[in-house]
Amino acid sequence: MQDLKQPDSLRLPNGDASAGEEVKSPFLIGVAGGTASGKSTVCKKIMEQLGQAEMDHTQRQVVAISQDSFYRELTPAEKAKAQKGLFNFDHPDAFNEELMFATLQNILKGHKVEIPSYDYRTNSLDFENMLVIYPADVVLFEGILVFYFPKIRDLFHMKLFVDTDSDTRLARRVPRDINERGRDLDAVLTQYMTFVKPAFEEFCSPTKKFADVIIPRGADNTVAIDLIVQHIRDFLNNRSRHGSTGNMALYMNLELNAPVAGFAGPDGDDGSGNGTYNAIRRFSTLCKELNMQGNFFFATNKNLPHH
Ligand SMILES: Nc1ncnc2c1ncn2[C@@H]1O[C@H](COP(=O)(O)OP(=O)(O)O)[C@@H](O)[C@H]1O
Ligand SMILES: Nc1ccn([C@@H]2O[C@H](COP(=O)(O)O)[C@@H](O)[C@H]2O)c(=O)n1
Repeated sequence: MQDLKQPDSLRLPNGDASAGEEVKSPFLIGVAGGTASGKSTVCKKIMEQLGQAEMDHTQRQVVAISQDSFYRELTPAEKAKAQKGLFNFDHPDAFNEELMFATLQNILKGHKVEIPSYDYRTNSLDFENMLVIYPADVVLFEGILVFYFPKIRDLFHMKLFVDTDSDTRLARRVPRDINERGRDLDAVLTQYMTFVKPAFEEFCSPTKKFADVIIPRGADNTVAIDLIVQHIRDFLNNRSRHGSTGNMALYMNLELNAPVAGFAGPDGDDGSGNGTYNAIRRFSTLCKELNMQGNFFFATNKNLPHH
């Protein structure tokens, strides 16, 4: 059964802010999938459709972060290997799990965090170009192994897996790595066959089972993206009406056991327990809509009522 329990941070009434200060404890969405499956493009489309992409960073309600900012720093010997395409960037050991965990926890507490960008040409973190992540309502965290580490996986309120076939992914990765990541064809293909493909099968693909929602064909799946966007929009509207402690986990039926006192959903829920029922209905309707569209798949979730 999916573990869709709600992290403590969303249960806290006001995080760790000083008295009177409003804290945004965001709804955290994990976006996993193989290399070049379209994870960043899906996140970009969600942001664009929500009118967030062109907005000033300090004002955004929805932000996207890449797991690549949490690659660990390489030793000189590893750097030399990486330059020859002989370092495995697709293995879980290539990441700094503790830093990733601590950063996501800080984000969930509503803190502003700074993370380095990643330079694929030098295979290193770029501390000259720090990314400032301001508190937001919804945070998308995308990467090949975002569901691999159990304690990080458990932080997500919703897990999406972008499922694009491997031929398409390779066909996209080759030109991207040559044009944008400064690689040559031989190195790209060698790295793919030596590390990327085996690691996808061993570490990334098995995490698909943890996803709440699987999005076949990535950004081409406009129906799936439209529906996800619509539900984020509903959540943002709900939160702006009821304050930053408005709870998307309940709103989208991810926590069915604990009605939140004072929660009032768009149908006038009052937290008495009917709110939970209405949340179930809304989320169930989303599932039905998606199933009827036939190009979007919800993983089995025993929390959802069957009709
Ligand atoms: N639906 C699509 N159709 C065509 N090209 C795409 C599509 N989705 C992504 N791409 C391209 O494929 C490459 C990888 O996409 P990206 O979103 O960066 O994947 P990921 O974040 O999973 O590595 C990029 O060059 C992107 O422009
Ligand atoms: N120095 C690096 C770091 C990572 N990679 C590759 O990037 C892939 C993950 O990023 P996606 O946008 O494709 O999800 C991963 O498959 C690594 O092989 C790299 O080539 N060099």
